Amino acid sequence: METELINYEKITRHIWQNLYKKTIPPLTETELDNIKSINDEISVQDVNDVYLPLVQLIRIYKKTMSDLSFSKGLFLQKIAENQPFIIGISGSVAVGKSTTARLLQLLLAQSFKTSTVGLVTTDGFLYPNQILTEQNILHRKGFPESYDMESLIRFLSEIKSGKDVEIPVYSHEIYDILPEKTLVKSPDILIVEGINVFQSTLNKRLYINDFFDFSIYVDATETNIERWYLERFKTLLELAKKDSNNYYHQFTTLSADEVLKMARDTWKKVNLVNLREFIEPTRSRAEVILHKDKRHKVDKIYLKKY
Ligand SMILES: Nc1ncnc2c1ncn2[C@@H]1O[C@H](COP(=O)(O)OP(=O)(O)O)[C@@H](O)[C@H]1O
Ligand SMILES: CC(C)(COP(=O)(O)O)[C@@H](O)C(=O)NCCC(=O)O
Repeated sequence: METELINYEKITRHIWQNLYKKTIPPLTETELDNIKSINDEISVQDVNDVYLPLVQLIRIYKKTMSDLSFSKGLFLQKIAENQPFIIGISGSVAVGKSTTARLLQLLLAQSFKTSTVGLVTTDGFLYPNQILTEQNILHRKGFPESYDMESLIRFLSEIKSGKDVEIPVYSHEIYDILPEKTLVKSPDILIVEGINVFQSTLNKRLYINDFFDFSIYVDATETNIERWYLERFKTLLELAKKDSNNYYHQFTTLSADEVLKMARDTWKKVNLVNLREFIEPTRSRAEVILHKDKRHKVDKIYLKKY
């Protein structure tokens, strides 16, 4: 880890939390309620100490991006079009990407009051189960070959040029791509979250990173991530009990031991392999690495120096 992160400034939580604190107004009751509605386990202390300074850092990157785009416009003698600021968030399955993304979306919307903040998850760019089955790679869902990366890059390119774009949606409940697409209205800020956001197309000609103005990797030990995966699996099964259309409904008659064995197996054979081979190796493409402890509290932050 340490040589891989040679170009990062390692910042302890204690130092990080004091970097920008004085300039940040405290959260209001309504803002706190909104955060709890994402996930009532999120620590308010973490929001104040870690995520609000992170929003301040993003503000610096956003200002730099618009200054550069203005200066490029002067050089080219062309009026610079307003490009959305795109943030990529990656990390293992079950590390907390979507929770971090939703929290950041809310905090950014509160901080940039006149801006719209969109959120897209890249699971919508998984090939539908029918195609995965035809290619005999259904068991490889989440691995690089299971995503239509060319489509994802086309989407990012259209969004960068200020267009509204329709994209497919993945449902964890159905375990497949839904028949209806969703419209992403051209936002001022877009968060793109997924295990594959720092990967390239299969022919390695295009990197999604090129579209990001800021990027975050959510990190934790494998043991902790596995525990969060198993806990989330149990919750999914609980929710599926009453819903016969839910993909997980078929497993709700299994005993607790059988369920645990199945979830452990999927973790070990699919998600852990994917983490080691394809997700973690992209960690050093992120501007910021947020490392969480066993209770999801951020204990270390790495910021890219150059
Ligand atoms: N900051 C957090 N505080 C408390 N629980 C969290 C936090 N982030 C994630 N979790 C929990 O960890 C599990 C995985 O999080 P999730 O955001 O669904 O992961 P991912 O999108 O990476 O698959 C979920 O059960 C979620 O409730
Ligand atoms: C659809 C996913 C690849 C996406 O990962 P996520 O964005 O939810 O972290 C993953 O949730 C998944 O379904 N993996 C396949 C193995 C499993 O059922 O966990």
